[in-house]
Amino acid sequence: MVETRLIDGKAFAEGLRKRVASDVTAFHAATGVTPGLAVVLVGEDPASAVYVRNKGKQTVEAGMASIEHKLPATTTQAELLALIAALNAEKDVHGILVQLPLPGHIDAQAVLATIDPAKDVDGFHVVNAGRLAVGLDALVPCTPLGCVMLLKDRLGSLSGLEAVVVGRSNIVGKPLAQLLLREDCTVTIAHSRTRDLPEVCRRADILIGAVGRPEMIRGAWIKPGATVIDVGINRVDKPGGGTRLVGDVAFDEAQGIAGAITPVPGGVGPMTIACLLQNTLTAARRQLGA
Ligand SMILES: NC(=O)C1=CN([C@@H]2O[C@H](COP(=O)(O)OP(=O)(O)OC[C@H]3O[C@@H](n4cnc5c(N)ncnc54)[C@H](OP(=O)(O)O)[C@@H]3O)[C@@H](O)[C@H]2O)C=CC1
Ligand SMILES: Nc1nc(=O)c2c([nH]1)NC[C@@H]1CN(c3ccc(C(=O)N[C@@H](CCC(=O)O)C(=O)O)cc3)C=[N+]21
Repeated sequence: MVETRLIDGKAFAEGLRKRVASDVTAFHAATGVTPGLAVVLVGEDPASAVYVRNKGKQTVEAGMASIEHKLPATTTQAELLALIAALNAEKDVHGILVQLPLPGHIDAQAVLATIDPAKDVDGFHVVNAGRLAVGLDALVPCTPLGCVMLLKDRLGSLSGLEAVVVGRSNIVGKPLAQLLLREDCTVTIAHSRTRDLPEVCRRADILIGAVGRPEMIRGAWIKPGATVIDVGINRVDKPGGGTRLVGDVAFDEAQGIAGAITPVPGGVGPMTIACLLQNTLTAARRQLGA
């Protein structure tokens, strides 16, 4: 039995947001420019609406401008592309985020391809994904960036460690694997076709769940002492009625086995927003050549 430490993403994110806010103040003093983040939400998905509201609030708290565009679910792809073109041309907008998922009649890849890579604070444009893959400066996806910050804070160097990422999406799993490779981890990416997933997970010094299946990763899959990062955000029914959030890892089972683990909520989620603010400042700096 080991004592399992809690990785407090909420507290780390608060500290990061404060550092970004003070950097924003210095940037404004030097340039006279207030970094601006435009968030585009298409449709009425209630979970997305809450997330967009939180982002807007934290953007303003960090001293930046928040520009929200809420479009009806019936918006055509052509209308959305026209809005993005206008935001690309807008000098006061330094970052553009189009909330995913988009309604089914809109081609998300076409939308992401239209965002100016210099304003792509999600890091989802192929130019940023490619730059990350070949080791050039890029805008890096927020959730993977937040995960690696938490890991380095806890472990220091990640060099030589076995990292297993469960999930291969373009927004979490793949870019996270790239970042871990850049930190000199030995990286395995597992997915729905992986044979003997429990055995693959048991190799991991660093185990990441980015699947979207409530508590799928069991305690017995975790190598004793491993550092576990739970990216999953899953809303499940509570026995007495109502709902609660759980991750992709069976948190209670991990106690006494994992060396450290992020909780859900209060782990990776708050880091995603803090990294979005940091990316917005980075994008503004680069656009001003600062
Ligand atoms: N904390 C945060 O800030 C964020 C949290 N999230 C959360 O992270 C989770 C993952 O999100 P996202 O990457 O967008 O999800 P996707 O649905 O895009 O990808 C899920 C991945 O999990 C894999 N997978 C599905 N089922 C299994 C299985 N039974 N065994 C092994 N692998 C499996 C899929 O494999 P395959 O490719 O073979 O289909 C796929 O690669 C979700 O819970 C989401 O809500 C997402 C973004 C930000
Ligand atoms: N273009 C785009 N970029 C994204 O980064 C993006 C997206 N679309 N679509 C949806 C996913 C999901 N996501 C989350 C971010 C923060 C929390 C978060 O702050 N969670 C808190 C609280 C959650 C709650 O209480 O509801 C926590 O985990 O503690 C959750 C989920 C970003 N995503």
